[in-house]
Amino acid sequence: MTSVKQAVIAERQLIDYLRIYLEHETQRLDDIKRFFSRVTSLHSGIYNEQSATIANPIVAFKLVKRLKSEWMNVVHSNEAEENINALREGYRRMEGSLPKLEDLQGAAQGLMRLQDVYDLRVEGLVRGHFQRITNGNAVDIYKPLVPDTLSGDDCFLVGKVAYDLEDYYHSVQWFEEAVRLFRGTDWSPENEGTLEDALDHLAFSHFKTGNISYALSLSQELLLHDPMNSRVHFNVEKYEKLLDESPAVTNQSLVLKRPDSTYLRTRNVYEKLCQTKGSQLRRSVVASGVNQTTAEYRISKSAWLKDSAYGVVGKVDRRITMVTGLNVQLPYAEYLQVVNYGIGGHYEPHFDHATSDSSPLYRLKTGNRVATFMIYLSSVEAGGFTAFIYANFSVPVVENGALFWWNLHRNGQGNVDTLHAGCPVIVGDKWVTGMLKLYAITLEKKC
Ligand SMILES: O=C(O)CCC(=O)C(=O)O
Ligand SMILES: [Fe+2]
Repeated sequence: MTSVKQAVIAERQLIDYLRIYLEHETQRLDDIKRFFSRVTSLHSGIYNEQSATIANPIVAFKLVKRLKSEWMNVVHSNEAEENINALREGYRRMEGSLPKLEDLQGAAQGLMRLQDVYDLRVEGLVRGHFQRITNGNAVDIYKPLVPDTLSGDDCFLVGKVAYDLEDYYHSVQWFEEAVRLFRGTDWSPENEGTLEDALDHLAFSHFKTGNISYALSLSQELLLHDPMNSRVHFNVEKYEKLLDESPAVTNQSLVLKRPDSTYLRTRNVYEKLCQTKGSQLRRSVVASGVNQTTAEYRISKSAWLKDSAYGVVGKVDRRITMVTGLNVQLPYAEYLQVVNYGIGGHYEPHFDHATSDSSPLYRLKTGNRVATFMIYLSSVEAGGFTAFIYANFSVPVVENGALFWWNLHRNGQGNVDTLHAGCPVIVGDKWVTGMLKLYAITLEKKC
């Protein structure tokens, strides 16, 4: 969300550049229009009359001057180029603070994650509604005060992110909407895709999921728009041949399955728990061997807060000690971590403690994580619950609320009931701190 706020500021600056560009371009075109009207009126006026008029040396001089000099100045003017270059230069200066491709892909995947975890309908999302079908009725799980809708091109882009990941389950649904919306709208200069692109990608996604007859009819529709496209002609022939060989694959009602997830076993409970109510940071990393890497199962940004850096951190530490009776200073506990979740930001089911002897955690020689203390620094409008999968309950994100749990049994064994997750945030800015993981040496010391 911090990056989203920065993006809003960046876009305001771009709006200023575009305003200046439009003013200059309007001025330029107005000047050209004046020249155009002047010359046009001459031709419907004096040149239409007797040749005597042309014989007037002033008229003749002006005609020659226009053709030798004025037209050349208009046609070869650099002004359009100077205007667009100024706009591009402004954009280039901003580029460092604009979202990257990774952010765009992440935001699209965030939407798809919300779609999956909260079982939202793409048609609803397109209209700006966060709806789920329950017993045949569309139920709002969140109702924005000011709904924002998605265009055909927006859907095309989400579909394209899924498509590039070979996730045809999602690409089919999003391209379907893109095609429907593109059919009713004109092309705009800001668009990434066209109706033809969407038909092409949708057809191929259906082909990949085995729905050959639908892939064929979409490709045939595409040929009506782009009759010379030899690749599509080739595909049509291929699909027809496939259908001739085995007509059984004509089935239009194939049920698409969601792509496998690492946490399939616990996914249903996780999603059910997330759905219960429905109401200088860096991308968070997870331990992976020796290195810290980013991972799809943890989407947030985080930073470590050192006691020495901020007095308030010391106060929070002291309060946690007062509540839990545990020493939370280094080396007994790790630094406070502050985490911010963005669009669809989440942390899939996991244990805070190490579950294998080879865990990178043990390299720190501090022992396993005994307990976790977590404080919500903000409330969110919808989603973002902390869900305890096996213990079968979830906790809403309420500002200043805190959670404390023991990760290990008294004998040092991990407690499986602590399997937990941060559900995707539907709407809001989720800030959490704490994640204060107390190490086993805390207890050893106490003993
Ligand atoms: O954000 C949440 O609700 C859970 C975060 C968490 O489990 C963690 O950071 O270990
Ligand atoms: Fe956790």
